Amino acid sequence: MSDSIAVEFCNVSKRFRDRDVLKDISFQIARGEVLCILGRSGVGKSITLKLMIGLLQADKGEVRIGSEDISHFNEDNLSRIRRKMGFLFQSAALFDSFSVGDNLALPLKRLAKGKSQDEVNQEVDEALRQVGLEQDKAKMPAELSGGMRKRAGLARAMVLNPQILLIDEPASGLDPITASEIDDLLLAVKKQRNTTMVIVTHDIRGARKIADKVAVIDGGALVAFGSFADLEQNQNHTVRKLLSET
Ligand SMILES: Nc1ncnc2c1ncn2[C@@H]1O[C@H](COP(=O)(O)OP(=O)(O)OP(=O)(O)O)[C@@H](O)[C@H]1O
Repeated sequence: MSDSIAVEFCNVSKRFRDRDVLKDISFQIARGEVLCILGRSGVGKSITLKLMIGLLQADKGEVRIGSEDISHFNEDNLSRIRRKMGFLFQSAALFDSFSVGDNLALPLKRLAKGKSQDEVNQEVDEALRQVGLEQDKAKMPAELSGGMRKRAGLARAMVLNPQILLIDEPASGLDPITASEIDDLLLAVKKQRNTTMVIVTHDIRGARKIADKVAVIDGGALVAFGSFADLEQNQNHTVRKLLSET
């Protein structure tokens, strides 16, 4: 196993009741790469993210984060590994009764216990500045637009400076211009922090902009994995259809 691998699936299968959602999936992403996972609704994209953070366990195969196979980790080990990771799921999951600033301060106070209040404030300000919400620290989540909620969610996912960021549908519920701004933000994070990202998306335009690698899942299988240039050579029907959308 090379030190440069951030995430690796080795022959991973996941079954629900009588349905094989994922069958024998293998791929790897290097540190600092952005992987976009594409595919129709219900093919197992979110399941793939959940396997990466141990919210679900693989029935077969290995899910490796760095050099560690997390597929049979206990909760203590999962908590340790999750500290390397940030998540932004579809709802942006902010606590509605806390201000934007307090939403960001929470993980810092809980997981980076040695920090003084000043340090926490500085890091919250820096994360908000990075997503362009420096003026909105005192606002409550209900006062934010959909795009602002995504950005606040992203700031919260990044505040602990994770090595790996997992994002489920960054563009969902956003107009094309705001979605494109979120993509620019993700690109900036990638450049500034060299963060590895795994992004589930239906937005192929956004994926073209930010992905180093693309995975296409269909019928439980990984029907394509590689750069967009690699995808252009792929004759799979679903891949052709996806590419024709742009
Ligand atoms: N906890 C669960 N128990 C049983 N079946 C599940 C569970 N979680 C997901 N599934 C099933 O697994 C399949 C894949 O779900 P998943 O959420 O990964 O789809 P997806 O590709 O992310 O879809 P979408 O693009 O619509 O979000 C679906 O058929 C779903 O019903």
